[in-house]
Amino acid sequence: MNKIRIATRKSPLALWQAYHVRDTLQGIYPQLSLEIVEMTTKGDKILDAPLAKIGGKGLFVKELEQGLLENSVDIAVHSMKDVPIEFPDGLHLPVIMRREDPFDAFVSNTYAHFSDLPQGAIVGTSSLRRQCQLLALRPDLQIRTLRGNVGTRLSKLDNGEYQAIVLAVSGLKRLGLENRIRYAFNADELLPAIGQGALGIECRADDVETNQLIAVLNDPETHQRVIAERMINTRLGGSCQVPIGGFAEIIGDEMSVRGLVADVAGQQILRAQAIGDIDKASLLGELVAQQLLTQGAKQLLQALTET
Ligand SMILES: NCc1[nH]cc(CCC(=O)O)c1CC(=O)O
Repeated sequence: MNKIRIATRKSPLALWQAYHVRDTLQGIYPQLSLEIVEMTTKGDKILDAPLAKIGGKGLFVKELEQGLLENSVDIAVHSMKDVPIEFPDGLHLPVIMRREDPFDAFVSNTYAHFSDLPQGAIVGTSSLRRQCQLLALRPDLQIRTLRGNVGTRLSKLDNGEYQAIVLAVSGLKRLGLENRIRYAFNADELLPAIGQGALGIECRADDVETNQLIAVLNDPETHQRVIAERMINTRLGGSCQVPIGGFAEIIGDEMSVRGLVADVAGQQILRAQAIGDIDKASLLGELVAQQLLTQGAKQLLQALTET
């Protein structure tokens, strides 16, 4: 049997995710040889600027994709939230694993719930999606930049730079930091990022053996949900970091897809929802995008890139 070289970023969360894929594959194929290859991406090097300013999310995957194209690695493990809509020629993403909790967590050493925050409290996040929705709930809050990996962000909170911060529940759980979660926002309060909580595996489209080996890791339900969510981004042209949220869930035998676009101040929030057959995931995503466009999503997003 062949060997699979697994490309990953070096952050503790990325490493956890890569080892999770390795251990799962090893459990299924005890004979398979698996190797973890750690790489540094541009997004890991530039830590002082908000992601939106330095070119968006592709920054965390480009070097891994380069490794795949050069045949120095065979698969790349990504947080779906960080994966751009377009793949380079020759690469594809056939596997999306079972989703962790997709929601955002309120993390604070003093306050149990965001409604307990005092007037004008300082909240750390560099995500425009989190920023605009937090401000819609609490216009008095002061949102301050917060970058770095999960551990760095928590130490900045502990140093007293912020009264609270917001992080993905999934990342905290994977790192064994669930005890830091004071409160998990629901989808009405803070619609998650497209793909949040789901891991994807990218590989060369023509690498038949690898494609066959990793296929068992795909979770069809999560895959359909993430396809629906990513279609919103595709139709809105949200390739770089913009205040867009998207969340698909299966309710009974139907799929519900919700989307959100806002201005960074959270003064104008557009929301849309579509419900229908589970096997119509991309169509539902398109319907949501369509409704958002009708409400003026393009103008909102354009105003943002001009400022
Ligand atoms: N922006 C970094 C990032 N990319 C993916 C996750 C969480 C893990 C996931 O979505 O699966 C995080 C950390 C966070 O947002 O708190």
